[in-house]
Amino acid sequence: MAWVEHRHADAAALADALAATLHRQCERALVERGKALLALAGGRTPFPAYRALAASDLDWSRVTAMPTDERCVPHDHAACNLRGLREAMAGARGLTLQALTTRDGNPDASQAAARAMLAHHPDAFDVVVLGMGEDGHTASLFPGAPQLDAALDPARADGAVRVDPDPLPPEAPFARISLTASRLLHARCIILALTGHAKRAVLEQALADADPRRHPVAAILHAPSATVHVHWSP
Ligand SMILES: O=C1O[C@H](COP(=O)(O)O)[C@@H](O)[C@H](O)[C@H]1O
Repeated sequence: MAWVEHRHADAAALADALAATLHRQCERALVERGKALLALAGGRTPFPAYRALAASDLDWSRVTAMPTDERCVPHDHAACNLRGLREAMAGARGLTLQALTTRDGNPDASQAAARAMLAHHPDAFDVVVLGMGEDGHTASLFPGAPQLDAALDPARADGAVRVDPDPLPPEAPFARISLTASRLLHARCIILALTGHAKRAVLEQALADADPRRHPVAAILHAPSATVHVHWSP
C-alpha cells in the first residue's frame, strides 16, 4: 500500500490543488504520448476542480474523459454524472466525453455499451479521480452490492459492471455502471478527493482494514501496484 496525503485548509483550496494536478498530468500526457485519457468521479466533491480545469489552457481536442461510474438514469437527468461533467467541462472546447450508459440509462444495455466503449480505450488512464461515500464506496463499488466481488476481481478484463447498491443510497437511488477496480487501477496517477471529518474517519478505517467488502475504497488504497494521492479538506 502506498498513499500520499495532501491536506488542504478548505474545499476551495482542495479544488485549486486538484485542478492544478489535473492540468499538470494532462500536459505531461500530451507531451509524452500526444493524448490524455481521464476517468473522473461524479457526485459533488470534485466539480469545482473540474470547472477550474476546464477554464485552463490545454489542447482539449487530444483529451478524452469518462466518468468513473454512472447512475443508470437518462443523460438529461439531474443525477447523471455525465451531465454534470458536460456542464462543468463546457469550457474545455474539443474535449471528448465518453458515456458509460446508453442515452436512456437502461442498466443492462449500458453495461454492454460501457464495455464496448472501453474496448476502444485499452490504454492506462493518465489520471483517475475518485471520490468516496461515507459507506466506503468509491466509483460505484458499493459495500453489499451483489456484483461487488465481480467488480473487485483482478482477473476481469471487461472494465465495467452493472452494480445494484443494496441498500440504494437515498441521495441517488439508482442502479449504476462502474469501472471495475482493475480498470481504475490501470492508471498512471490515482487521486482520491474527499472532504469532511466523517469521510476522514471512514478513510482511516479503510487504511487500517484492507477488506474491500467492508470498505470498497480499500481495494484502491491497498492495491500493491498503486500510489494513491489522497486530497482531503475539512
Ligand atoms: O454516487 C457517487 O458518489 C461518490 C461520492 O460523491 P461525493 O459527492 O460524496 O464526493 C462519487 O465519487 C461517485 O462518482 C458518484 O457516482
